[in-house]
Order: sequence, then C-alpha cells, then structure tokens
Amino acid sequence: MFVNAGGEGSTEANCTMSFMADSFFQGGDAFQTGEHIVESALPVKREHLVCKNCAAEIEVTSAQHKVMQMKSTAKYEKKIQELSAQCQRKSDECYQAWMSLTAANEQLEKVRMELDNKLFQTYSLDQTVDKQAENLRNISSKYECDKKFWAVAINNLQEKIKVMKEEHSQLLREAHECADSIPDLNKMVFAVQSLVSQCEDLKVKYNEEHAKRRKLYNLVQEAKGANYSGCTSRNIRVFCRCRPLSKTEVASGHATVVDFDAAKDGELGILTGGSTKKNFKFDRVYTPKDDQVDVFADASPLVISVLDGYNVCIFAYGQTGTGKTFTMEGIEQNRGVNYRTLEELFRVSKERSETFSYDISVSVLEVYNEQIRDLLGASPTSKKQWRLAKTDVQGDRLKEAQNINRSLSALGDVISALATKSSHIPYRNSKLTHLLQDSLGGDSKTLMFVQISPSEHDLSETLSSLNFATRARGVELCPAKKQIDTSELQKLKMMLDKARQECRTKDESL
Ligand SMILES: Nc1ncnc2c1ncn2[C@@H]1O[C@H](COP(=O)(O)OP(=O)(O)OP(=O)(O)O)[C@@H](O)[C@H]1O
Repeated sequence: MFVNAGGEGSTEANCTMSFMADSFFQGGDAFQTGEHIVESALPVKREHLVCKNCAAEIEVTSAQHKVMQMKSTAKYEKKIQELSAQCQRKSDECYQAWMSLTAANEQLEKVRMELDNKLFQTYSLDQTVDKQAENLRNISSKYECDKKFWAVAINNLQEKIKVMKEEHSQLLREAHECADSIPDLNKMVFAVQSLVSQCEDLKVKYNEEHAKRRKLYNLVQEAKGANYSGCTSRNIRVFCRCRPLSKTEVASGHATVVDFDAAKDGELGILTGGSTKKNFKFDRVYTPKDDQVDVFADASPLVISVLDGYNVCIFAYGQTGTGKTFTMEGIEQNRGVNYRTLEELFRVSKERSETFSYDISVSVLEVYNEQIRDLLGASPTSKKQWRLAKTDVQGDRLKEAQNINRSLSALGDVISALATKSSHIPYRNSKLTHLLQDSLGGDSKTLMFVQISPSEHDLSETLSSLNFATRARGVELCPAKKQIDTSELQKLKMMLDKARQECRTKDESL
C-alpha cells in the first residue's frame, strides 16, 4: 500500500512500505526516497490510515505513524513558518500599500475639494456673466428704444424748424410789406404814446372826480342825518327798535307802553302812567311790525361809507331780552345787520372791482367783564370754559352787572366828551370804548340801535335806555343854530348829480 501524498505513486503489494518523497511536501526531508520502514517481528500495535486519493485503507504501526506524524508536523511547522514570514511580508506590503493608498486618497480628496471650489466659482462666474449679459441686453434694447424715440423727435423738430423757418421768412416778407405800406411808422408810434399819456391824465382826473363825488355823497349822507336831528356835524345816529310783546307777556296780560303814532317821523312816546307820555326823537323808529329788511335798508348807506374809507361802528344797546341779538345777528331764516352788511360790502366791492381793489377781513370779539375775547380764534373747549367761568364764579352776576354799567357809563362819557368837543376823550376807561376808539368820533360814523321792550313791566329800563340813547344821539353836539336849510341840501344834491354826470362822461371817454 502506498500513501500518495501528491503526484504519482508506485504500487507495491507487500508489507514493505516505500515512501516516496513528494515535491508536494516541501521541507519533507524526513521522508527520504527509498527509505524503508521495516516491521519488527514483535507484535506491534497497528493503525489504519485512509488514503486520501483512493480511499484505500493502509495499515501502519504506531511507531511508523508517530514518525510520519512528527515528520509531517515538522514539515508543516516549517511550512507554517515560511507562510507566516510570507504572510508578514505580504501584511507589510499591504500596510505600505494601504498607507500609500490613504495618502493618495487624501490627495485625491484635496484635489476633489479644489475641483468643487473651482466648480462653484465657475458657477458663480457663469451667473454673473448671465446677469451682465441680461443687463447688456436690457441696456441695448433701451438704447434702441431711445434711439428710435430721439430719431422721431429729431425728425419732428426738423419739421418744426422747417415750418418755423418758412413762417419766419413769411413774417419777414410781411414785415417788409408792412414797412413799405406804412410810410411814417414813427408818427403812428408817437400818436399812440400821446394817446396813452392822455389816457393816464384822464385816469388821474377820473380818480379826482371820484374822490370829489365821494365827498359830496358823504355830505349828502350827513345832510340826511341832519334832516332827522336838525344838525349837520353829528356823527352818531340812533335808531330805536321795539320788539313785539313775547308770548309769555301776552299770556300774562302785559300792556304796551309804547306809542308809535309818529314813528314814521322818528318819534315815539312812552306812556309813563295815567295820561302822561314822554316823547323821544331818534333818526329812525321801528315798530314791532318792521322787519329786518326795513332796518337794513336804513343802515346800508353806512356800508358805502366803509368802502369810501370811513371808520364805521354799528352797535345795539338795550335791556336784556329786547332784541339786540335779533337786530345784529338775526336768525337763520331772517338774517340781521351783521350778515346783511357783509353781503352788501362784498356786493359793492365787486361792483367797484374794476376801479378799486379792497382787502376785507373780519374779526368777532366779545367784551365780557372787561375782558376781550376773539370769538373766531377761540377753540370750542376754551369757549366752554369761558362760559363756565361766566356762571360758576361766586358773585359773578354782581360783577357782570358792574362791568356792564362801567362799559355803558364809559361809553356815555366818551359820547359826552365827543359831543362837547373835549380835548380829552376817555376811550381808555373801559375795554368797550377802547376797542371802539377808531370807530367813535373823528372821521368815523356810528350807528346805535337802542332796543326797547313794549311791556309795562320794563318801563323803567325802557326809559333809562331811551334817555341814554337821546344823550348819545348828541343833542349837545348839534345845537339848533347849526341847522341846515333845504336850499343848501338842494345845492349839495345838484353838486352830487353834476359830479356823477361828469364821472359817467369820463367813464365813457375812457
Ligand atoms: N323785532 C323782533 N321781532 C320778533 N322777535 C324779536 C324781535 N326782537 C327780539 N325778538 C325776540 O325776542 C327774544 C329776545 O331777543 P334777543 O335774544 O335778541 O335779545 P337780547 O337783547 O340780545 O338779549 P340779551 O341781552 O339777553 O342777550 C328772542 O326770542 C328774539 O327772537
């Protein structure tokens, strides 16, 4: 039996075993070719081995088997050593290779990152380039549009210039023709200049005539005032107005104490008790039946005086509840003097707008307890506080009455001083007279409405008001001697008509 440990084996069918060294067993020098293992004659323990090639069972002794195993083990150990050394070498090589591979990978990674950066930069640059290209395209298309627009504009302008040049030449031709057709242009210019200066003269004369007319008109107005009072120089006119009996007064059966029989002549009588009657005379007397239109018809000439440059003052005086507000302010459906005066001012100033220009401003003031308040400039809150101040303070009624009396007595003093032509007029004694300084006396005109109640219950107040009004009307100012006769009035009227006629002629010639 043979153990074929590798290549070809020989076949022997005896008990002698011949082990051929096999090149397969490297380092297997324990098995020399031709080496024989002889069995001893002693009975030995035998073991069976199985051929790996042919699966034949081989019988060997234990010693043989041991030798075989030892040799084989040595051989394998040597082989293992060689393989371990080889393995170590390969491991080292692997390690070296791995190290260089890692380095290469790192290098590669770096290169890859650089490449990414470059790519990113390239991408950004691409985008910038795209944007720039887009901008360029926009600019270029705008430029194209502008170019077209300006080309059209230039064409139009060229056309216009052409037309203008033609017109210019046409005008030049016409100018030459005109110059040829007017032999003496200088003479015409001179004539026009002299006409202009004549016109200027006429304007000056017109203004002079207008001023004269204004003076004459004023004289007539004063003369009219004199008609009622018999005086020429009076500048305070007094209109008396009596309100109707109120519903309460009628219901309470109050009797009327005012007699209006001679009201048309500016006279009224007050029944003071029994058959006694006290008479008063004013420039006008209005009965309860006279309305706002009647009242303003008489007041409106003063408006003309304002526009002629006079200071004018219109005020209402009288006991509480007698109609001062009604006369001055009126009610919404039936406006009083204030509104109608402003309306008239604007109407006349518009009528005169070609000759004169007027600046009109309005202020509304309240004089209360010797304090002046601008009603147009006041805010609603302060107005409310003002009203509270009027009513809340203790003893305010007394103070109010004292102040009203002070104002009225100061007004009376001013009027007296004016009437007596005193060198000192006490305007500063009250806020009211101070405020009215420019409108009382001097070249100013004053109209006072004295308001009265018809009721017998107000008799004493009515008499007091009428007495004050009579004083104010300036009895002392116009002594009876200074009466104007009708012939003088007639003369003034004729002068006024003449001036008017002259003005009209001048107007027409202008
Ligand atoms: N001529 C008139 N015709 C009809 N009603 C009148 C006339 N005058 C005054 N009244 C009425 O009499 C009342 C009192 O008038 P008004 O308020 O004008 O008086 P006043 O003098 O201003 O009062 P106060 O001094 O208290 O302010 C009002 O209701 C008003 O409408």
